[in-house]
Amino acid sequence: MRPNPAPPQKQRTKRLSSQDVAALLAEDRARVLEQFTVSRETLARLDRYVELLVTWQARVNLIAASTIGEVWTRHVADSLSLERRLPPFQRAVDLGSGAGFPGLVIASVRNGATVDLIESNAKKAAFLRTVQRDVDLGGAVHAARIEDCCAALASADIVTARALASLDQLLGLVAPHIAPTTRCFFAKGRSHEQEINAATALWRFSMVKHESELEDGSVVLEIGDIAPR
Ligand SMILES: C[S@@+](CC[C@H](N)C(=O)[O-])C[C@H]1O[C@@H](n2cnc3c(N)ncnc32)[C@H](O)[C@@H]1O
Repeated sequence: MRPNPAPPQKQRTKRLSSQDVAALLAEDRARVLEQFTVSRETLARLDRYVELLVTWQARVNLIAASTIGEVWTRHVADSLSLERRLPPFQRAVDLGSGAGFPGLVIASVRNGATVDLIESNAKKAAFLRTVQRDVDLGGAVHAARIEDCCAALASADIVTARALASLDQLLGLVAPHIAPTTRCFFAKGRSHEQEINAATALWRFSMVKHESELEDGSVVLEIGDIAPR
């Protein structure tokens, strides 16, 4: 008889102390601030947001635990990069906001504008509401599925999404509800060309491709005039 194979070794992940996390985040923040100029007020809002994120992360899985020391370079920078592409607007809607990227970062920069966040996970939605209230950001949190938020989408000048769904799925979610003038800004990674090809088979749309200054192959797709084929 063959001996039983050895059980797989448990992966050892070193738990970071709060001091370790604070030190990593300070370096990470400095890296992002070398690349992006933000006002003192915006920075104060972002600092408080990240502080709340780290506190909540101890009990709610908001982001991948292993990336907690890289919140600024992984998430805030990506969101700032998308925010830079947005024209002036009154009301934006961020789909599948998760821990608030890019929605809460956009709201932190465009203070005074309304940025609604749609997030179906109740715990994440509670976190988003806490940050909105604490940092005094404009907008509402819809703890619901995007499919059930037609009114929010109908009144949006701008729709954003990151790491939510493929382009053809995103177009399917927004197209029935948005106004003809609404512009969508979707952050996409290296596979964006395949996603554009797949979406083009099903949808007609106008598109501006904004290359990322942060990562080769990543883009923000600015999309409008969406209609089914
Ligand atoms: C991969 S996370 C991305 C979060 C964030 N946008 C980011 O870039 O870090 C996708 C989020 O979308 C939410 N989500 C997925 N499908 C949704 C739907 N149909 N309606 C509302 N939220 C949804 C999930 O709960 C999850 O928090």
